[in-house]
Amino acid sequence: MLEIKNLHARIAEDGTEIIRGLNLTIQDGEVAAIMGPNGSGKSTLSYILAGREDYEVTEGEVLYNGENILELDAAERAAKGLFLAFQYPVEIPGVATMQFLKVAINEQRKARGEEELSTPDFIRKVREASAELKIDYDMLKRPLNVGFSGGEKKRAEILQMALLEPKLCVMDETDSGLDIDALKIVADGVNALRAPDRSVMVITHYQRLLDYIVPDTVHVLYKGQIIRTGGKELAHELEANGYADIIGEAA
Ligand SMILES: Nc1ncnc2c1ncn2[C@@H]1O[C@H](COP(=O)(O)OP(=O)(O)OP(=O)(O)O)[C@@H](O)[C@H]1O
Repeated sequence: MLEIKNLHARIAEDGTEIIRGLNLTIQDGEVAAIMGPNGSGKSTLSYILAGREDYEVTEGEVLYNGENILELDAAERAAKGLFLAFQYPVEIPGVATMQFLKVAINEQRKARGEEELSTPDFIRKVREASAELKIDYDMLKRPLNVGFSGGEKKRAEILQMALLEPKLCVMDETDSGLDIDALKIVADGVNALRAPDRSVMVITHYQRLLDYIVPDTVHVLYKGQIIRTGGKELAHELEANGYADIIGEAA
């Protein structure tokens, strides 16, 4: 279970507060959608969860299964099962995607005290997962994300997620840049990962993605706070009416 309690965070460089008293609980097995206007702090929240150093938490706590993960570095959080699928996946020139995946998987296994995957086992896993996500296996010989189209980058993120089998998946606008077919493939990939012991936080602007990845809960983030929580029907309400009413009520 993820529990975010009264979280306040600011940009380290200039001290601007972006997250302003955010409370959010996500149960094991739950898929929670986070929606909200541009600039409300959705990506910032995901970066703070992942442990990016550009942000400073000034108050509050983030408990994952009771443990305050703010005290862990990014690699330790990943080893605990946290995974962030970026809004803008980074390009890593000179590192073949396959190599990256192998190191990522084995580092996490090591951190958990498990044995490394053998090369044949690793290749079999990647072949299976990439076939399901309709990713051309040859593409994985190319440097990570370099020259990948927007949609290919997003699919490569989901491939990483499928291979790492995280327990808490944070997906930041994974639907942006995907064509209709890719959206379904990616959604199927995420749905295949749904499990009683795995939670997913889906950040999105559009109801469309939530038709495929049907959330258990929908939360509206505005000016660094959750101002409304509801079921999947809340996303339909937002799509139809926009944010004005909810923001007005919260004010
Ligand atoms: N490192 C930074 N330096 C300066 N401003 C930042 C930084 N990080 C975030 N911000 C600002 O914080 C606010 C929240 O940004 P964030 O990207 O979290 O919003 P968002 O809800 O994800 O927006 P969008 O829907 O447009 O992706 C924005 O006004 C943004 O400009």
